[in-house]
Amino acid sequence: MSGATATDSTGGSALTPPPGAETPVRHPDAPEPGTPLGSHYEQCFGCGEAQSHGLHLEARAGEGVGVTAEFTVRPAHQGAPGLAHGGVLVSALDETLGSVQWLLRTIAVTGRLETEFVRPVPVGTTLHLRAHCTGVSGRKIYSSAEGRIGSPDGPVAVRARAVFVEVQLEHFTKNGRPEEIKAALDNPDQHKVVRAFEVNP
Ligand SMILES: CCCCC/C=C\C/C=C\C/C=C\C/C=C\CCCC(=O)SCCNC(=O)CCNC(=O)[C@H](O)C(C)(C)COP(=O)(O)OP(=O)(O)OC[C@H]1O[C@@H](n2cnc3c(N)ncnc32)[C@H](O)[C@@H]1OP(=O)(O)O
Repeated sequence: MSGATATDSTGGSALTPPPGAETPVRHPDAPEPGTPLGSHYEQCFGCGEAQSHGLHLEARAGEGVGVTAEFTVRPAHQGAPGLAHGGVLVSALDETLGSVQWLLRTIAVTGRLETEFVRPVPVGTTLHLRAHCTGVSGRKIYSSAEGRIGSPDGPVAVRARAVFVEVQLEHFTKNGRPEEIKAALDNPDQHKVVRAFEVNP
């Protein structure tokens, strides 16, 4: 195959902001740089504190429309002996990229996510991730991320680019299993998260 640009049925380059895309703007009420973002849902595999085998990824607001995050690889996250499963690393990237929404105050879901695995990541490693928004075009939010081993300046282990697509709260309430939706809507902490995104539950 020639060319380095992925194309698809949406036309053009799938993961690069199209010509005319807007420069992302940090929301005026976005948390200050360094502020922990917390979990958007306690059962989230990526950030939920109640998800025992989850990643327990902890993200913080960064500069501009960016975030930083850490995730420590545990034995439950293995693919090969002593190494993180690639899909788990993609989840960590997805979660970090998704956390950029806290800076935009937009609710969006992953439409497309491309990952480059640069180095194996041993169990016990703390992966230092960072992600930032690269452009906004209509409902499409473009972003990129990287994860480094051991420290924010450590060797790069993973890189990713993604397109998230903005959705309304109904995306979850209409499509999620009713038991979990009811429990989430009954949880005052969930209401706080939704309010932070300026949408009515
Ligand atoms: C009650 C509980 C509430 C809980 C939530 C509350 C708050 C959450 C708040 C914050 C979250 C904070 C942090 C989040 C952290 C991590 C999150 C992890 C994220 C995930 O892990 S999330 C799971 C995986 N994800 C999915 O489960 C998506 C499944 N999928 C769909 O639900 C639809 O497929 C959808 C919605 C994507 C599109 O459907 P649609 O009908 O709305 O879109 P439509 O066709 O109108 O397209 C509109 C424009 O998007 C372009 N477009 C469409 N699809 C595209 C694609 N795939 N790639 C690139 N571009 C795409 C079109 O080309 C068009 O572009 P254009 O306007 O330029 O033509």
